[in-house]
Amino acid sequence: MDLNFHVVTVATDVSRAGILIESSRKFEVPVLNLGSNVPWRAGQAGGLKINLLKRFLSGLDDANIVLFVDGYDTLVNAPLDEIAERFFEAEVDILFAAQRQWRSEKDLSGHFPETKSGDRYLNGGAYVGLAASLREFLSAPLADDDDDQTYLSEAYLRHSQGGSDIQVALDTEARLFQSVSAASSDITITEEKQILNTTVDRRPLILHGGGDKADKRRFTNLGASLGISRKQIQFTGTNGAFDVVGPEIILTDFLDPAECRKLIAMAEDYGEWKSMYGDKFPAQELRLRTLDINLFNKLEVHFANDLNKIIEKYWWPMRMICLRDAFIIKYSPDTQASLSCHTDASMVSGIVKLNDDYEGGDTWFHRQQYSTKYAPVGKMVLWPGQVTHGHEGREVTAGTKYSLVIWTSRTRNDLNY
Ligand SMILES: O=C(O)CCC(=O)C(=O)O
Ligand SMILES: [Fe+2]
Repeated sequence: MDLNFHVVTVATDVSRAGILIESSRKFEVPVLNLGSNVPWRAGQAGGLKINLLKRFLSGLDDANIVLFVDGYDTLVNAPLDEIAERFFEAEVDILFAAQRQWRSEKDLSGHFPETKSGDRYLNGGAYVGLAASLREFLSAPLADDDDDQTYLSEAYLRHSQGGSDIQVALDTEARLFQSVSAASSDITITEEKQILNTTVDRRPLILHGGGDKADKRRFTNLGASLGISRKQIQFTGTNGAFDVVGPEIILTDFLDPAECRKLIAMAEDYGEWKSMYGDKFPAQELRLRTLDINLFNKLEVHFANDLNKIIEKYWWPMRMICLRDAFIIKYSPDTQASLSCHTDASMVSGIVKLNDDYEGGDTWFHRQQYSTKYAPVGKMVLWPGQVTHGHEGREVTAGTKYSLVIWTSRTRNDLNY
């Protein structure tokens, strides 16, 4: 395509950009990640996104067109030429997605008139414009930790209320962009897998989630209806290989570190951590079948075809083990920091460190004097669960620990614990 049409995003943690990546692959839309290898400081807000975009724009000829989309909650549902066409039809220099709720701290909401669709505010997660216009529009300085939504809304009001020859508009008619909120009942997916806004009778091509957890989940569900989801986690085959690392404790391959990061991102996007131990601990667990039933089903197959072979080999002649449950546990000093010593209601249990950038937090088997401290991220430690291998999750003193735990049973569907 010789349109000089660039699609850019900022995903400093690319493992969270699965939906954008899958959708752009489906429609062969090349997306440039301006956030590759850019460290993200905690507390940093959207200002960094704009500063990276400004740097990118400074190297472009005026005639280029740039579409910016947020990295973690946007999807495209058409090829690039159709997207470009919708922008040209709007006959403006810059077109922003519109949204229904005002979400910035600084209240500028009174400056935005009501619209037919109900979406009236600027949405900073998706916009497209001519390079020269965008450069001018974004000329005011901002800090990496400034709020991008406020910055863009202020610039929009300046430019739309006269005194500028740049034509800026909000896409309140869902010509190209549709923002998703859990409450917006007017967005549906047609049989032809198009996004339909029934209030304005338009078929926008780019969907942006954003907002709170419920909005994000709605976005994920709409994506799934379009046949677009994060590429599923791949489990690593063991080829029957394992190491004995302690008394009746073995270690084997399970997940790549990149897949571990993807799983953490999925769990954090889902965001609902509950207790499975009654009221003894604050809510810090997420069952895999709740997070993604298909992923749990896939793990069940991987367990039966692969992990179970190792278990039956090492603990011969024990037989007939089934995966019973799998969950992700999150620990941090200010929520649940540890798990006290216990045995599991599980024939053979497994634990996988999904990350190791925290302090403390090893799993300690007191009778075997074995610690998971040196188990690499993504490997699975397996042990007999019910009698001999009491263990505890030691206190996490800094950072956040994520582990994946699997429990097994003698019979399928033995879910009583
Ligand atoms: O996360 C840990 O360190 C231990 C988890 C555990 O033992 C369990 O969930 O049964
Ligand atoms: Fe346990």
